[in-house]
Amino acid sequence: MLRRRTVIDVDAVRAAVQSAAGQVEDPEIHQPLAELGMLGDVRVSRTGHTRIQVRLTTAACPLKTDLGAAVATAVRSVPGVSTVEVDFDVMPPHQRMRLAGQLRSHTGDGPRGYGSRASVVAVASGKGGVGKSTITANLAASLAADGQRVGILDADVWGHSIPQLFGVDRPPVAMNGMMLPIEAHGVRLMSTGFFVDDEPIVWRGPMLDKALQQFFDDVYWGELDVLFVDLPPGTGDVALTLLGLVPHAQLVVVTTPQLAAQRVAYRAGRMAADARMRIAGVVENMSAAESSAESAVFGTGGGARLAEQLATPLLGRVPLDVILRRSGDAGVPAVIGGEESAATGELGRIAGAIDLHRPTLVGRHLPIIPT
Ligand SMILES: Nc1ncnc2c1ncn2[C@@H]1O[C@H](COP(=O)(O)OP(=O)(O)OP(=O)(O)O)[C@@H](O)[C@H]1O
Repeated sequence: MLRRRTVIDVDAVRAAVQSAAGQVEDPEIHQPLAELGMLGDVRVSRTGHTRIQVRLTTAACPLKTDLGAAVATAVRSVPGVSTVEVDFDVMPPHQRMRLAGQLRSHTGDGPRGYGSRASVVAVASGKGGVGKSTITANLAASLAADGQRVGILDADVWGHSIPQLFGVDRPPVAMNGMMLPIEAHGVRLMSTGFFVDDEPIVWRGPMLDKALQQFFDDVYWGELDVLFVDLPPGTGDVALTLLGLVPHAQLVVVTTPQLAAQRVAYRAGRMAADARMRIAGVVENMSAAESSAESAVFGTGGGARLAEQLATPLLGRVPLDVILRRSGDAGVPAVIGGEESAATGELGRIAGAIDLHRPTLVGRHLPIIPT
């Protein structure tokens, strides 16, 4: 007996495949492949076997496998397609240049490359080592897990720990001067740590200002809801540079309960407040557990005192907790690592307590800072 082979309308299926694959988003740029010019040839046989070509921005595209799987899934759902093959190719230089220009001009709808609606939350401390990066990483991961589009700009040039906290050890993709953040655990990351090895660099003020500006202008963040900026520890001059670049940025100040940490954190917070930067609140880290006086390794009360001095809310107190240290070493923020504790609960609560509305600039005198 002769088996009847289904013969399809090849042109109609090809058009449907192009449309389905074209809507798949590039996992790093977060825009549809069709708009990015990343789809090449589509061939459909009369039996529905489909070959589709995807043009990568770089041969070493780190997310090639994920992208291929997403395209194959989209194409397989088209009626008439029986089997799918995804071929990869690399964009020719002129197309890369065009795409870089397209991204540069389409940096969201905002004046800088992170979209028009994003809140910018800088995280500062006076002293180093109080857990500022750990807090930043966990607040960001918690908001991302809640469905927000979140980025972290790690401007802590001397102690850039964001790559380690998210388990990232590859450089970002760069296209004709435009860099793509690396996404890990749902958060888009850019760090000075991606560009330097373990050799120490002497960052001087103007270099730091320039680096900060580049991270805003030359990074394609895509539309974000929140961009955290992990500031270097210190008395706040980088916060002022940031305010010059992003007038609606607000500040979260991290301190331990210890008087010495609180005093330096006050200077950092005060400098920002004097420049009319909104202080969103204080986070006390490495606090004593409520029930145990012995766990008051760093004393008590620093966060509450600092919040009072800066006339800002105490957003929360994160206890000393080995889970935070362990998850930092493992490269997975504790709030999404699956182990629950008083510290992870408090971090999730603090993330929800930060007011992410952009502060109004009406009637404010803004600092003009040369960068
Ligand atoms: N609540 C906590 N409980 C236990 N360990 C913590 C806690 N918070 C931070 N740590 C640990 O303390 C160390 C310093 O933290 P982190 O790197 O986040 O500090 P930092 O203020 O960003 O430092 P620097 O500004 O110098 O880079 C890390 O080993 C981190 O895992």
